[in-house]
Amino acid sequence: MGDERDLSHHLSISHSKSDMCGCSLGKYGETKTSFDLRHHPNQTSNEQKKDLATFQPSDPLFEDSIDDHEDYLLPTSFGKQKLTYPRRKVKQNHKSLADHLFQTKPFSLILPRSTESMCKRKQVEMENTLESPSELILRSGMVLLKNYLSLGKQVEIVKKCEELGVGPGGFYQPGYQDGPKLRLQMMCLGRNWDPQTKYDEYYRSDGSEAPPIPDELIRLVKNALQHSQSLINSEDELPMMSPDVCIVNFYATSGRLGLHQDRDESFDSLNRGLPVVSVSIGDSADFLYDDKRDIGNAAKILLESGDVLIFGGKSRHIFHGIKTINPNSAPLPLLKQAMLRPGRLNLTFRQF
Ligand SMILES: O=C(O)CCC(=O)C(=O)O
Ligand SMILES: [Fe+2]
Repeated sequence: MGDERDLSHHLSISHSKSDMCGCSLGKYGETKTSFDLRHHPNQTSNEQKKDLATFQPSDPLFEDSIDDHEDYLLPTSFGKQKLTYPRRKVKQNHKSLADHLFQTKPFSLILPRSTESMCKRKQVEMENTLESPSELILRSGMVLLKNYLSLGKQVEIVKKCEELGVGPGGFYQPGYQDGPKLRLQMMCLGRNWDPQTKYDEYYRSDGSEAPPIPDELIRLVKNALQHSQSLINSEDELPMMSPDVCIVNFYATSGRLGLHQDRDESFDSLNRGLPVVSVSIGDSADFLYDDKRDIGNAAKILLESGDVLIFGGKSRHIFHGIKTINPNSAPLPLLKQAMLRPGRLNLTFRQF
């Protein structure tokens, strides 16, 4: 990529050509940090040094991390709120920031009625209706169930995620304290996971616990797994699992997620290749995957609303990530019935 982007409004990152993510050690990858401080027109070099001192090493999840949509910047306002703003900014604007935080509403998946017009689409987009289900075996242990979820089921899931997402333990923008944030909103069900604390912290920094995974979602995951096992005619290639963690991500149309492995689950779970089951709703996304963390060679598939992707067995350790969210690609009936805001909802289920 070789481009420069502003990070947390202070720091510019340079990505080398060979390593698009330009980062990190840590759990998710093997490559070295290559963040560069570049001249920023509004900063003196002393200020730059100060920022570097408070900067946390990133990981590939933060690929191109940039907070370019202010409305998604603030965490939800439940319990004791821990400020995650760059220190300098908090000191300078203490009062106005505090005022702003108290006024902040939790992140909502649903468009407010006043913005309903944002859903209006051109006639041609009326063709974005749901298609019939089909299946693709992508490689050993990796299955894509196209259009697996009915429209009704998708609407139900959006509503359930909205209900949980605006409550305690709901959506927030994860990242490092005083450091970069992921380009998405996240909440965990069943058990907390966070890019900084992994599965170690039972309670989130705002004191909340992960809400339980709804039973109907657990059933859905097991059914999708059984369906996939019968398709490949093997329970060894794709073992069954019982989800006790669900990470719910919402990507605005500018959202993305760097190539990474899901490898914070227990040794036993990873060792047995217990699958990750991933559900996509809303705008479609270009999903990359590869055995190595090699953005140039990664395979690309389109994940559309209603698709279920499963990767377990020999594919459990694939590097994967979201390259782009395709704006205005969500099925119109879904938008009308669920009033989902522009972007993509993704749920990944795992057994810890
Ligand atoms: O959004 C997706 O499809 C992938 C999400 C993901 O990889 C994760 O949450 O670990
Ligand atoms: Fe992942």
